Amino acid sequence: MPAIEGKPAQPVANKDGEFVFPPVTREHILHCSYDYWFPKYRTSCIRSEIIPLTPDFVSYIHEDGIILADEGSSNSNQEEDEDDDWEPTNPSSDFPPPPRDPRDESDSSDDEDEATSSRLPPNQRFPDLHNKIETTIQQLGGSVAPKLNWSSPRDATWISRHPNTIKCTSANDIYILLKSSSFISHDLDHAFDDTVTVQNPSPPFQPVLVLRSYFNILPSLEFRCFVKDRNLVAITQRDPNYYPFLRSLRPHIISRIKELFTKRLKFTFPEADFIFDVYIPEASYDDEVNRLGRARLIDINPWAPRTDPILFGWDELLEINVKRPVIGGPLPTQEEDGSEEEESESDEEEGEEEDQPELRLVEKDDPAAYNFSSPAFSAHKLPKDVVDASQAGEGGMREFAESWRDFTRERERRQQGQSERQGGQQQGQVEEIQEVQERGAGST
Ligand SMILES: Nc1ncnc2c1ncn2[C@@H]1O[C@H](COP(=O)(O)OP(=O)(O)OP(=O)(O)O)[C@@H](O)[C@H]1O
Ligand SMILES: [Mg+2]
Repeated sequence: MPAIEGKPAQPVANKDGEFVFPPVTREHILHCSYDYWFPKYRTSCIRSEIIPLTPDFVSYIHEDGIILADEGSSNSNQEEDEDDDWEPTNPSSDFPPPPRDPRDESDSSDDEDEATSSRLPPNQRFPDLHNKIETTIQQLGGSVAPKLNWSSPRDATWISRHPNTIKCTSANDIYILLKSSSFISHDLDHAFDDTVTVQNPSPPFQPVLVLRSYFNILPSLEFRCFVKDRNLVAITQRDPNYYPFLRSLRPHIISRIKELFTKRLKFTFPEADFIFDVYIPEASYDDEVNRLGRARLIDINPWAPRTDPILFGWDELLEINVKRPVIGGPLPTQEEDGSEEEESESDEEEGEEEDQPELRLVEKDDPAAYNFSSPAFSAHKLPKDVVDASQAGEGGMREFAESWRDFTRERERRQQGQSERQGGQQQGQVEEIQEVQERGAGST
């Protein structure tokens, strides 16, 4: 159906003089799931693989204790050529129920099987999935940034053996992060809270693990972009630090994001209101004209209170009056068939007048700027396991304490070696930022 200009399809309700959110649908949330949109926009994204998760894996994430795979358990090298045909054992399953309440009446032999299974390490408990994860990490270059359908374990990076990053080089790295993250639990248990369902029957939810090839991202060049009535209305810096060099890059940032939005997303994403995140890598040093490279699509987030508007307020965003709203469904394109889309010229006439999105950057002495004395996600600093185990009686606590002690010893040993190696690497990144900064200052 062609897009039609006119009134917004879903005007924001105004209740007691206050702007309130339009109802968020289950379908909207599902359209923002990585496995829904990644195949459409693959060529604008970071190289990624999507692995459907089995109910057993989801139970493992939910359980107390951190039972890891045996060292060297992967037979990734021998099984590499079987990869293409890999299928999840239960691909059509909906989200499995949380662990059973022990007070429920149930078949005792089933309970025993389940208990035995939950004590097995991942390489024995779900060997196909475990091997698939190990081989995929290797295929993506040896290090990956994991996430589930919507969220990455950003709140658990403090526990990682790659300090303060979501970088993972083994399946065990991934298990530790996923099991320690409240954001991941939210994806599994609360993704559809406060939503309404339009379709009947309501579309199913398949939990997936997304592995993205890991690279050293410059947080200063990450942006969050707001789309309302198929118009790019606002852009905010994602990292809460002040970067002086961004000021001179303003026009380049806006033009790179508009390019991605207009060519790829504007008429093809099924929702008229949504939020997307981008990373704009630097252009090669010999490219004087294009100071920034093509914007890469990192994520698509729901137009819903759960998405952090960062330097904007939701009240501001809801109040923005779009002059040329586009209503109607997405244009049918090649992508809708699931086939890969090639870069194409914009449907929009060059030079056609349109509103400029507001780009908001952290300013010097901005109160919104990051306070280095308070660590991010401090409320999430204890892994869910610690809290759960402390409430699970003596047995749960003992099991947890044993694996926790082994894990922390190993982590300390590795971190020591890692931080010695990383000293040199971080210096390199600071120099890179300074170089961009100097080039920025030269152009003003
Ligand atoms: N491939 C990658 N390599 C390195 N770092 C990455 C990669 N992908 C993402 N990151 C980092 O991880 C952060 C979080 O990723 P992402 O936006 O996908 O998570 P999220 O949970 O959806 O975040 P939010 O809750 O803000 O929407 C990014 O801001 C980026 O800094
Ligand atoms: Mg996100």
